[in-house]
Amino acid sequence: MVAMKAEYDYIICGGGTTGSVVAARLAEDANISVLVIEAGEHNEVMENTIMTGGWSMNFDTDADWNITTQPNPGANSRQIKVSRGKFLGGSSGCNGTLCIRGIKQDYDDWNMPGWSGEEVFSYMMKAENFHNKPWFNSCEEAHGTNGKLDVEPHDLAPISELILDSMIDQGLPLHEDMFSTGETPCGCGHVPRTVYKGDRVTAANFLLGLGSNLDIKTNSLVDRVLLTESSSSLRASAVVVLDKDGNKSEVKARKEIIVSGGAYCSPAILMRSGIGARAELEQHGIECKVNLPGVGRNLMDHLIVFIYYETEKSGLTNDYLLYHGDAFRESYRQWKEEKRGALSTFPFGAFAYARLDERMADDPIWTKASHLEGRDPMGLTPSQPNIEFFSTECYGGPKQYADFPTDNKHAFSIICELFAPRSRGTVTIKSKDPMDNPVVDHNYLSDELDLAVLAEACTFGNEIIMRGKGTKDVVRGSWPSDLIHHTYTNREQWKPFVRENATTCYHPGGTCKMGPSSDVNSVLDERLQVRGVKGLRVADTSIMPLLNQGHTQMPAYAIGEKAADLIRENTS
Ligand SMILES: Cc1cc2nc3c(=O)[nH]c(=O)nc-3n(C[C@H](O)[C@H](O)[C@H](O)COP(=O)(O)OP(=O)(O)OC[C@H]3O[C@@H](n4cnc5c(N)ncnc54)[C@H](O)[C@@H]3O)c2cc1C
Repeated sequence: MVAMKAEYDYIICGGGTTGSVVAARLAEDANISVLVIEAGEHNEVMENTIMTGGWSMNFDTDADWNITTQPNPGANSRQIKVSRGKFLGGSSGCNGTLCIRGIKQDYDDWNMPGWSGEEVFSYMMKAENFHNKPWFNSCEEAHGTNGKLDVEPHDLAPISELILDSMIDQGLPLHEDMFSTGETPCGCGHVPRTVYKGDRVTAANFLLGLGSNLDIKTNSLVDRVLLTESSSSLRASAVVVLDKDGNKSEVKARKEIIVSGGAYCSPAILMRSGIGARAELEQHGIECKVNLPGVGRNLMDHLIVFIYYETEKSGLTNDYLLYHGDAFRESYRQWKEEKRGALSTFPFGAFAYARLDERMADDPIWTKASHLEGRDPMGLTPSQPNIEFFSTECYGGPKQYADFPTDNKHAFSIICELFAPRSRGTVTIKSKDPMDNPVVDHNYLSDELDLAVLAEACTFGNEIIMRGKGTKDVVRGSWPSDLIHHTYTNREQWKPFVRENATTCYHPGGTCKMGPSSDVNSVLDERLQVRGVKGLRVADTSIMPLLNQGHTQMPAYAIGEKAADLIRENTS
């Protein structure tokens, strides 16, 4: 256990994906002292954060924040478990390892100086150390090779090769490395992974091999940031920390405090510190130091729908390596002793982006919706995809999917993901007690366009599998086999399925968004500085004014790299 010193130059609150990058980059200068405070364990003692296939075994344990949403009226009032990694490396240690950066236009749309698509992509490349494989036709200039994040392509299971064939056959042409280039809104391809030599790569790897100027304090919860008044301005001066045994202490920051608790916990830390909507803070007996109504607002996420199928053909999916007989034990041995096998990778296979302009043209919800010039009703330009498809190479997903194909059966899925959701939710606090989890109200599917577009995505996805030339002859029917969704052919049939089954893609963002000073709901300026406070920034996916049309770990790494540069600029 690291003993904290009384004072550091920089204190990072949360040692997750972005926080680890910020800390590591700052600590490269041996003259600067840095403290990382992480609520969870050190990841080196947690096998399921390193064995990629062990991802979901972290859930419902102390390694998970165990947050469940408020009831979502748009999703049949279901409460959805929205897991987050609670250990060093944060959600990078339990995520799907997919590097899907989004489209450059997504970041241009943030409209914040210094955060254009070109600039954010250059920071993703800075983080990356890409290791190619002979079969993959990568776009070399899209990849970085000097960063700390080892990334490699994923070898497909046979079912994924067939799904790629079906995607191409159904009008989504192959652009092998399109998820790294950020320029193709329609097509299919391969997705590089944060996996290397059989192990998951996490943000905690950034913290390895640094000097004694970096202290990492795990099992310690950031209660709040102390703000002191000096010459009529507020400055973030110290952090109140609660250790595992319930002892509180204060640690001072000479230069800056960076809040990196993720999209659910960062707004909660700000609120406990007296930064947020005045009425809301006062309701919890917290003195409002800075009235920033945007803290905890603008909560977004990508919703996904798993559509499972059964195939009778053995050897196409990886179920036989996991669920049949004693197979799991052998796969575990292979990973443990040889760093290979089904548990050494994440079982997602083929990927595609699509636009839905033509498919939605018959829906008045789409055609009558207001939209800006050059944008569709979801706010996207023609250069951005409306949806993503990806496939699982075996049965599996979040823990609610428990119909495992034991008994020599085989299942796979196509997953449909909604981009640019219009529904917005909130993060609030239950009390000022840091032991209380934030209250997360995603308000999923509250907008009828979100439901319609996601239902159309399912219609299209099912066509890919049922009509596409690679898969049409290998599907036995829906999985579990008493279901009939493989027969659905239109949006109206899919809508009830979406309401009942849509779930999180684990991409929350936007709850401490950057924005211009004219936007009363912006929490941060473009340098990630909290409005109205000196020496305090937020750096994680909560800063995103809009989600990307992609997955959120690569922006989280980019935000870390850029935050470190911004902080260093202030001190140089
Ligand atoms: C199951 C799952 C699958 C995903 N799959 C993918 C994928 O395949 N590809 C992709 O691109 N993205 C994926 N994501 C999303 C991606 O991993 C996240 O967007 C990204 O890791 C978020 O980074 P962050 O720094 O914002 O937050 P986190 O990485 O969650 O870091 C926050 C850190 O702060 C700590 N913390 C919070 N509050 C406190 C406090 N009060 N005191 C001390 N510490 C605190 C937390 O314990 C955590 O370590 C997935 C996420 C999950 C959970």
